[in-house]
Amino acid sequence: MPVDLSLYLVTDSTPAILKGRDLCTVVESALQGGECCSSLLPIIQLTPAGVTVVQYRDKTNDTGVQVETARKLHQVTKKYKVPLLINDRVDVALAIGAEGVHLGQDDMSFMEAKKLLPENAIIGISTSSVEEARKAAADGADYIGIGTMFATPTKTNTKSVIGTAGTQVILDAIKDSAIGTVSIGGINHSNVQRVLYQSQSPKKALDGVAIVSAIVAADDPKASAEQFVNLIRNPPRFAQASNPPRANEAEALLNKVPQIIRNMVKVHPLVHNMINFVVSNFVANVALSIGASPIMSPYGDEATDLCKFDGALLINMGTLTSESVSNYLKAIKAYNDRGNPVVYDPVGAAATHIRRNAVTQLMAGGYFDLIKGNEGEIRQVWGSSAVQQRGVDSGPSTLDGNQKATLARDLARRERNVVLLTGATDYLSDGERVIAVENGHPYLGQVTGTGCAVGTISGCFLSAHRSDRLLAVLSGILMYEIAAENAAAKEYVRGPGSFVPAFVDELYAIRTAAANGDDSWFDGRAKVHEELPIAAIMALPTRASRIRNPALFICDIQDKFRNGIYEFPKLVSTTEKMLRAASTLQIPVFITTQNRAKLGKTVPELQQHLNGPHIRADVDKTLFSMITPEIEKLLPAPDSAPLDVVIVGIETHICVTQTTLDLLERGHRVYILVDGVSSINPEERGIALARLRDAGAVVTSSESVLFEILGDAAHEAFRAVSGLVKETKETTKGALGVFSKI
Ligand SMILES: Nc1ncnc2c1ncn2[C@@H]1O[C@H](COP(=O)(O)OP(=O)(O)OP(=O)(O)O)[C@@H](O)[C@H]1O
Ligand SMILES: Cc1ncsc1CCO
Repeated sequence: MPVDLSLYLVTDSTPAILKGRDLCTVVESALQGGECCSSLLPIIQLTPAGVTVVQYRDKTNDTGVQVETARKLHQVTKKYKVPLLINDRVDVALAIGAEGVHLGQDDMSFMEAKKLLPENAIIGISTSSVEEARKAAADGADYIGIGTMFATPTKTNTKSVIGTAGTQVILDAIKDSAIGTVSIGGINHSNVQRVLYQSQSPKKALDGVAIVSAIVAADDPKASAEQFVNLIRNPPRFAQASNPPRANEAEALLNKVPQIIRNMVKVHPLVHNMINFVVSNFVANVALSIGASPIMSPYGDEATDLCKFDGALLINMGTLTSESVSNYLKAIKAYNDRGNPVVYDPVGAAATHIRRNAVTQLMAGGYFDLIKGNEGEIRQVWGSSAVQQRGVDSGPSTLDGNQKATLARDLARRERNVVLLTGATDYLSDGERVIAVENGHPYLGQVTGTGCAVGTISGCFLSAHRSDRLLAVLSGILMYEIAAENAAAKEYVRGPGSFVPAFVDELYAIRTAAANGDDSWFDGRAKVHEELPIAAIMALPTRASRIRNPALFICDIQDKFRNGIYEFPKLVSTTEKMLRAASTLQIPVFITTQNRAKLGKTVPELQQHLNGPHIRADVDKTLFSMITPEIEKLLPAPDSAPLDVVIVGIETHICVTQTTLDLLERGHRVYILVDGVSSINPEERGIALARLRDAGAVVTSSESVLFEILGDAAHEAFRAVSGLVKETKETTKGALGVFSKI
């Protein structure tokens, strides 16, 4: 039964929340909220008219009281034509004729509940992982509750906290299903718009938000519900449509840069810096020299006044203290509410436990228009727990240019903002476009605060130019890095020490030229190109992993082979496990079929796993090798990092062999899974595997490869992948039982 999930109220009967009030009165008040606003136009595909569904959740009272309370609540909800769902208790729902139930993972199963309840009853399921969400969708649940969104004082089990990033991954995984979705956990008036905005995956958005204490504990539940209705009907003030990529984007952007710089100088923006004490003076001088107006203020409460000047806020956590995070959060809220830009520079993000925690709190606590940092910092923000920074420097790089570009793009896409990953080459992305900037000078890496100043400068440009954030930041870095090149070229500059004053002078010189309408300083100077990432960044290698650039190749697992191939079902089960892991880890997958018209599609058991952004190719072929011209085009260029191809499929001695040899010839590494390859004659397998091992391929097992990709139990996907290994241990055993006897 379709249900409007827009504003989903979950009740709480604990005395501290109800504060002596009757639950039915509180719920009725909340149901009245929003009646006044029904003429507003929906903006985020939500059309609430007050609370749209009520869930009665009562973990303490006994059955008699629950039945009685639910019956009374039902009288109220019926008056407002809003469905009442009962948490956990199918028996209570049946007793009072409620419209449906909401079930947790440990409650009665969906199938059991379906059997007991009337046919049109609404059934919702709590989920916190892709697996649970997919299962609920496949079972036919009406909606899923996705959570926990944010940690709350009452729910401190941080393991289940998935944030907007985790919610987005779940939404993406079920994008082809019509199942309803509602986010739950710590949602209140100040974060509801951001939850809806940042959780959105390209093809599926949340249908609503579940609210508990922000309505039930509110002094005026009606006013609270009304405020929610208004908020969920409108996008947050910082929302911005991203610009679709165009051909020759870098060139088109460069043409606009001088004008953006002239305008920034004219606007003379205020930049509010919450910045470390090491670089404070240098950064203030850099801001002044480009024509902006800096103010250094670490005191969060001051932001309520400062944000009214419509400048930008910079959060630079270089010298974090016990009070910093709460001050930052107050300031971020003030700027977010006003829609003024906020830049986050997570200095030293991966250096200590305290900084890693600060990243988590800040990312959950507000919206950043720009996240800027070096490789180590951006990796930490992405969530790779295996990063270790020594101090504030980036540490040794583990990513090549393409991977950095991909990281910047995927983080920007996930957060729906702009990301700048700095280094000798800077990578700037808004989630669609990725621009690489090669200007600058090595002296910049030898002076402390040059990265911090990029944050401040970016804030100035974001404040002055609001319609295209990527262009604004690009203009800032080009002004900055060309000034650095000019300074380093002065004959009196002999090293980082004499470089600093010359650099401030050169920034000032460009600012003066721009103020006079003179753009000649820019002619032919920008070293900028568009970078096209190919990989998906969830598969970022950990330091401990030798498989740095994994890809999964699935060779010709088609229906017509089902009866001929030795132990075909076992090869399919290994492949299914690898496909599920590839989805969790977002490892790129390449699939082929041999003469599909004659031999059929990839087998139905695998079809449900063949969707998602990580599926890079599904190609029909006549060649025996999978390296067809179409697939060849998608492989990394010869001078980029080679792939670690994990291959499964049939037949070992023909298509698998020829694919492996082609890949080895092109410099890639190949891992052949013994439990994932087969032939018609089992004896062919051993001969082929021995030959391929001689040729340089690694012959190994699915489980071994999965743990090698993880490399470290601290990998963010460790729990998910080890859970999968555990779940499939019987089929793995079965496959190894037949396939390891080569
Ligand atoms: N070798 C280099 N060649 C050219 N430009 C560089 C080089 N190293 C750094 N830069 C530039 O210096 C600026 C700062 O980048 P960097 O990655 O050093 O920041 P950071 O590590 O955050 O610095 P800090 O913490 O000292 O402020 C960027 O604009 C970057 O392009
Ligand atoms: C050296 C240093 N330590 C904390 S912040 C900082 C400046 C570079 O970001």
